[in-house]
Amino acid sequence: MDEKLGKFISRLKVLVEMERKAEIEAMRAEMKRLSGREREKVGRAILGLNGKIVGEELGYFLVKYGREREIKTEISVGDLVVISKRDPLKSDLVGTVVEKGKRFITVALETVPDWALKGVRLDLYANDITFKRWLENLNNLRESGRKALEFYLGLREPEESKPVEFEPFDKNLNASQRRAVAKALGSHDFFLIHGPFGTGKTRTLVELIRQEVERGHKVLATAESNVAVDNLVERLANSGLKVIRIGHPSRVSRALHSTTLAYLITQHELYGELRELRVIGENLKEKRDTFTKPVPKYRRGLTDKQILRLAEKGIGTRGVPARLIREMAQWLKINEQVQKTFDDARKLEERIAREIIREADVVLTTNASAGLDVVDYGSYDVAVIDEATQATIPSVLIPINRAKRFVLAGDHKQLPPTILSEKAKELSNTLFEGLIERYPQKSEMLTVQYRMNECLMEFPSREFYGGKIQADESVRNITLADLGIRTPEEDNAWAEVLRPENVLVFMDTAGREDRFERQRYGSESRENPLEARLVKKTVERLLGLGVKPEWIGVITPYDDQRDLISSLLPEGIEVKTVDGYQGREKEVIVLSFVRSNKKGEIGFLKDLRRLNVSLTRAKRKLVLIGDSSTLSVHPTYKRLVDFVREREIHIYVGSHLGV
Ligand SMILES: Nc1ncnc2c1ncn2[C@@H]1O[C@H](COP(=O)(O)OP(=O)(O)OP(=O)(O)O)[C@@H](O)[C@H]1O
Repeated sequence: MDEKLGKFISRLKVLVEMERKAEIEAMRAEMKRLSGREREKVGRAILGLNGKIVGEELGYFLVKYGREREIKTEISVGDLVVISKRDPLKSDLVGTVVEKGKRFITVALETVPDWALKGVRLDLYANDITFKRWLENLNNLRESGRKALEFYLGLREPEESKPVEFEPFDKNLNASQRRAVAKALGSHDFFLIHGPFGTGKTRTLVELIRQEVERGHKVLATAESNVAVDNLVERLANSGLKVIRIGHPSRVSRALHSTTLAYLITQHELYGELRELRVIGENLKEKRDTFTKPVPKYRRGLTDKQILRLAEKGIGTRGVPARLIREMAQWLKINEQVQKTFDDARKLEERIAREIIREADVVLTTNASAGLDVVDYGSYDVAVIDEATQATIPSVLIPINRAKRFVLAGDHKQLPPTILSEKAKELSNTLFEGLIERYPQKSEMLTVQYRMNECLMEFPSREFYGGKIQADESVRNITLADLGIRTPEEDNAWAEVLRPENVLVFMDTAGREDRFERQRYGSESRENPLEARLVKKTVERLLGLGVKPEWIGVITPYDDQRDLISSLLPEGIEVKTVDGYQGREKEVIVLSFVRSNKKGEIGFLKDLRRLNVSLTRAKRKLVLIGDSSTLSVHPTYKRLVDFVREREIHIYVGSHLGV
């Protein structure tokens, strides 16, 4: 292997390890900061659980924890959890979630102390399984994975992507979408589909997948999140293709359960046989358990073999009576049958799974789960990867490693994957970005957006996409008026802010004495009370005009400002940081920039990808709230303020708005 490549892979492994540690650290810090109740509220703890041992598997005890009250949590199958009486930081009882239901959650534990079964809480520790799969894949890179990195590092020149003519299934594809598919089909190594906000990346990928299958190819299609995978599955469902979703059913959207491997196995002609084996196994287990299990206290150091031999002779030893020896020997004999039966069941299940995967046209799963052994039952001509700019290199390498060539879709002008560790920040550099910068000719940008009013698109298009994006006819002039919202009757500054035709509005706090940001004691984050009050007023006024709560989204870059705004708004209005809105849209967005200070510091607003995402979520109306005097220290923000001032509605808050 090339030395540079070897070094790079080692470096990736170090970074992954650092990030894994940082994630665990962050969890511990949160456990310190938040009470159990607060942690339960944000979905990372479950309180008041009682447990029962329900089985044993591969040396682990399965403990089913339950309670009366419904369990709502982000803790999912595969996650590591800490079990504790009260303080998770003082417990080292860690297990893996293997199943989750409405009122229960099952955890695999190596040991089960008595205290762990009554009145405990369960805390998310870290999603360790993801890191394990990244590392495992890096340690087992095949030719495809290595080649991808060689392209990335500039150690290998890619071939030209020559467009292939094709008859689209989707007659409505626009010209740039067709070009992207044509070139992806004509790529022997890789291709990049650059899809800015609302330009139909997923729709383009669906066409590409169908065309690949049409050409007799088998496709492995993945995305970073389960939601995006489900989205692809849903859109492929009616295409007549054999589509298989791999993933734990608890993480797959309910409507799509019939596409999961787990479900398809139950539909296979050999399933009856499989079920029968399992029933036999269970019955044998029951029979086995009527005999005495040879636990250390009874067997007194005797091996299985010795017990069986002694039983044959009908004698006891070391104070173990012959009757007990016979009992234990029975247990051992039946246990062997139990093991064999379950082993046969496993083999049969594998055979069925292999058959199903072999016959599939498209196998879909998340990047991380593409590392599962079942995925390897198939051999793939192409990996098609959505959300590629939200996935780290170790993550996208998993599907890439398992296919002959790959197509990535994403937008490097939006937010990269979140990396917690300061030292491992370079993990947020994506393969997509590295490749598109080195080989722009291996990409195609989608240029028609189907999301927003043209006024909202213009600035981001010019600033981040060379002015190349156009609004489709169907959205070019959309406003809240189409949804029945009327112009307010008053004639003042608020009317200007609210008027549906005024699609882009900047409420400028410059000049107000009380405009400045604040920092809470002990917090790195920021909040801005004046802006928070303006958000509240704006939202209330919008609701008053008949705008539905679910049409409105509030975005702010800072956690503390998000919390402050949430505390002021009625329930049902979504308030999130920028990261929480990636890939999503709302009819109206109210955006609070927060930063306002005499030093002209704008902190991480400088990451323009954050600005881009913030500006491109609204379909019909966008209200910006900020201090132009602080923001304008940065040329892009200055251009934004100037753009709104010249072309759209710019209002100095002053005393006009009564806030
Ligand atoms: N050629 C087209 N003609 C009509 N509508 C289209 C076309 N392409 C995409 N759309 C519509 O645009 C919207 C966004 O498409 P899609 O979900 O595929 O985009 P995306 O790029 O994956 O989304 P995002 O940009 O939010 O990540 C969808 O409602 C889709 O139906």
